[in-house]
Amino acid sequence: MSQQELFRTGILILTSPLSILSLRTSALLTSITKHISGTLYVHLHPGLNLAGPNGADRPVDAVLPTWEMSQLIIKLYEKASDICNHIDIRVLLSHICSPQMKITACNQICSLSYTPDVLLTDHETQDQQELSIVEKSLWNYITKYYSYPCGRPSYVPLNLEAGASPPSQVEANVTNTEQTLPSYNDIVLGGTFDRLHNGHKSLLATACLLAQKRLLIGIADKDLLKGKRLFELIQPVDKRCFELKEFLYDVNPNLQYDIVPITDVCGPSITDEHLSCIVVSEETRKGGEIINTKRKERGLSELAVHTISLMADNSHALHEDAKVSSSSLRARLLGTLMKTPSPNPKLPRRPYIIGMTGGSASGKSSIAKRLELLGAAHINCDGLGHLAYRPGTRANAQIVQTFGKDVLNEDGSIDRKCLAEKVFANKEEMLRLTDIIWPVIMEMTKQEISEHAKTGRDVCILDAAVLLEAGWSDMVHEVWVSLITEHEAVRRIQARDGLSQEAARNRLASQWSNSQRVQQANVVLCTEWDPEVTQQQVEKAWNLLRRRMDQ
Ligand SMILES: CC(=O)SCCNC(=O)CCNC(=O)[C@H](O)C(C)(C)COP(=O)(O)OP(=O)(O)OC[C@H]1O[C@@H](n2cnc3c(N)ncnc32)[C@H](O)[C@@H]1OP(=O)(O)O
Repeated sequence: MSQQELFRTGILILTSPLSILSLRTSALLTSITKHISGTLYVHLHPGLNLAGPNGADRPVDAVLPTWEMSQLIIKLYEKASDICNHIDIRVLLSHICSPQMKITACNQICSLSYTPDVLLTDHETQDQQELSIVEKSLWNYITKYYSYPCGRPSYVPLNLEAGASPPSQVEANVTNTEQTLPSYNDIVLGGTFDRLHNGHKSLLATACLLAQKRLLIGIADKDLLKGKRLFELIQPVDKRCFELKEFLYDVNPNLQYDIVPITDVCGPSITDEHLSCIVVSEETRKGGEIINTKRKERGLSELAVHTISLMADNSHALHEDAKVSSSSLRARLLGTLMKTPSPNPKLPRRPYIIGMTGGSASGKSSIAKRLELLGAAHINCDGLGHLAYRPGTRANAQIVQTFGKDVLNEDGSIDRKCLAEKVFANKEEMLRLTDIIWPVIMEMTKQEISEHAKTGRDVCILDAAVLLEAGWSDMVHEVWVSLITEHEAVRRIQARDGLSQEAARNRLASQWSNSQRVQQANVVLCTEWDPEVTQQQVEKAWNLLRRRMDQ
């Protein structure tokens, strides 16, 4: 099936017994990639007979939240990370509930955020006649759980033979426990929930299966984000809350969700007296113990700690985490187009100008040089500034007039080290300097661009440290930003320029923060890791740029 024939959203009704489903997870997901490109809802109803005489009727029994069921759900998310990470999988849980909740919750008809365009099932049919019975049963069954505003979608029976992988050793090792999971009225959990991935979904699904009434979710914000890798690329808290809510209301709208931004690790978990359980991952188990100690100190009941394993990322790069993680997802965004550039009618179409900017020692010039090797013209604005300081130039005279003769070398050129000491620690002095020198550098830059235009160069990299601070973004088609952590920037400045830690910090403080730059960036790159990793990002960014320039 070609790319065009894929359905955007589908709902997969799984009817085989749990032990069989567990063996078939990989085959099912492999088959799904041939049909779905966007969102896949999975509705589990082991044992449902779609071809039987009562196939169309909604069965009386609810599906129970057993340990085996929860393991299967986690496995589905885990295998999806390996097999179809591009598909947004949502295992539906509103019908999987304890007998106490069955009457109130399971009889509701739920609205899904995305209406499925296709119904899929693992139910294998013998012939055409059975196929049409199953199709009808499936439609009757599913409309008893989910509202369907757009009428009956297509039906595609899954062919598990084609592309099915044999069960692995791990898959065959099914835990055969039919015991029901414990249940709690009010459950708490926390996380950053940046770019919701299958590890998050497993944690949330487990909490939903354990919860009778309410999930309280702390979503990390502000200072809690600071130590995280590439924290500047973390989605705004409102967006993270929105995506979390959308996912949760899709998977089980019958629970109450209280989602609150938190700025310390405990959040409301140490003040809410109604809570009875905390769901953690292996990594945050310690946090659960700290919360219990603090609750005890405050005279609150201890929480049951339910731990789920970390999900391995089997295709992670060397500089990425071994677990499925948001920081790896952020790292994969480096070099891609993160924000579509707005058209600037005042700029000629060619040469296409990339404004390459970033904090001191962030590696922007090394990126610019790598882009030069790939075919771009490199305009070094720092270098142009240095040329503008030569003896006999207008800028040289103005600088002496403003800063005095002590900024001159014996040969009449500007002593940049002396000037740097004056301006990097003092905003007003820096402003006096840039008022003189930026217009001169801008003229020289325009001159260089027009020379490249004459020779037919179609991409120019404007390597400018303070492009955004100077308000030069309308001189470029796109802004690319290079990032490194402040700690690494200080280390590099000290090692390269022989400055004290204080002087290095002053220099960084005279520039915008990484977060400010990222807000205006179309493309972000990071030189924190090995040179080969930088090279890969640069090549990715360049190839994608060439592709969009050709459109
Ligand atoms: C709009 C633009 O980006 S134009 C290019 C930037 N140049 C300017 O803004 C002109 C004002 N600056 C200067 O003239 C010089 O930087 C001086 C005289 C202050 C110091 O000169 P030098 O000691 O030779 O240092 P150099 O020019 O290499 O700059 C040191 C670092 O500070 C950065 N820097 C330069 N100007 C500024 C500024 N106005 N504000 C903050 N940082 C700056 C440089 O990009 C460089 O970063 P890097 O570590 O990533 O290479």
